[in-house]
Amino acid sequence: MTVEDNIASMIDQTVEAFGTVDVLVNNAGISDNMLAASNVTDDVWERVMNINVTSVMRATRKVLPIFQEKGQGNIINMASISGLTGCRGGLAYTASKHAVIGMTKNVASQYGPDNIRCNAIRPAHVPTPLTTNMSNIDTFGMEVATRGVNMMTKAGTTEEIANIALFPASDESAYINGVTIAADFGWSAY
Ligand SMILES: NC(=O)c1ccc[n+]([C@@H]2O[C@H](COP(=O)([O-])OP(=O)(O)OC[C@H]3O[C@@H](n4cnc5c(N)ncnc54)[C@H](O)[C@@H]3O)[C@@H](O)[C@H]2O)c1
Ligand SMILES: CC(=O)[C@H](C)O
Repeated sequence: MTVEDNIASMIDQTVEAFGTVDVLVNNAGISDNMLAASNVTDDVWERVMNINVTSVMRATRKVLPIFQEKGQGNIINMASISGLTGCRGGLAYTASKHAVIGMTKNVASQYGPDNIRCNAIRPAHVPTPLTTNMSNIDTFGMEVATRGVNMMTKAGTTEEIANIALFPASDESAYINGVTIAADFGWSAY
């Protein structure tokens, strides 16, 4: 997802195999090892932005003409509670997920007239390689980011997040556009 040609090829191959694209799910993402603002490196910043933000832009840019041609389309972006709040991730990850939510609203509002929907999901904490395989963790960043973790009732599962995605992907949510669905069992409600 960091190479535009690969993104284009992924979507071209989908059209070749299935005749079209119905739903684009921008799910790829990496963490930033909780690097706080004073500790973030250019390398981490650029890698996080390239995967978490630029790939979403490039895939969206590629799929929109397909959706406009057929008069409908559906994009689901995987954001994060870190796209709503400021302290549950490092600087780069938090900035990247805020960007994803902004892009979700932008695409929904500008392409809604073409019957194209764009919504996001913002999970809180789901044990996955992204969260369990972090290395060279910024101890300061982790410490300040986890001050409120005791208010998280429970972690989610990948199955629960996938099930949530079924709604914005389905026609049952046809009148929902530009929203970000909280998938955190109420943690952000506190
Ligand atoms: N796990 C959580 O607590 C949590 C919380 C909120 C949001 N998210 C988001 O959920 C999404 C999925 O992450 P996950 O938690 O399932 O972790 P994961 O590590 O299981 O999945 C991340 C996926 O992104 C893919 N990926 C990473 N870099 C890539 C690249 N350069 N090219 C192509 N694919 C690439 C990986 O192959 C992997 O399949 C991410 O956008 C993440 O930010 C996760
Ligand atoms: C990884 C992620 O988005 C949450 C903040 O744990």
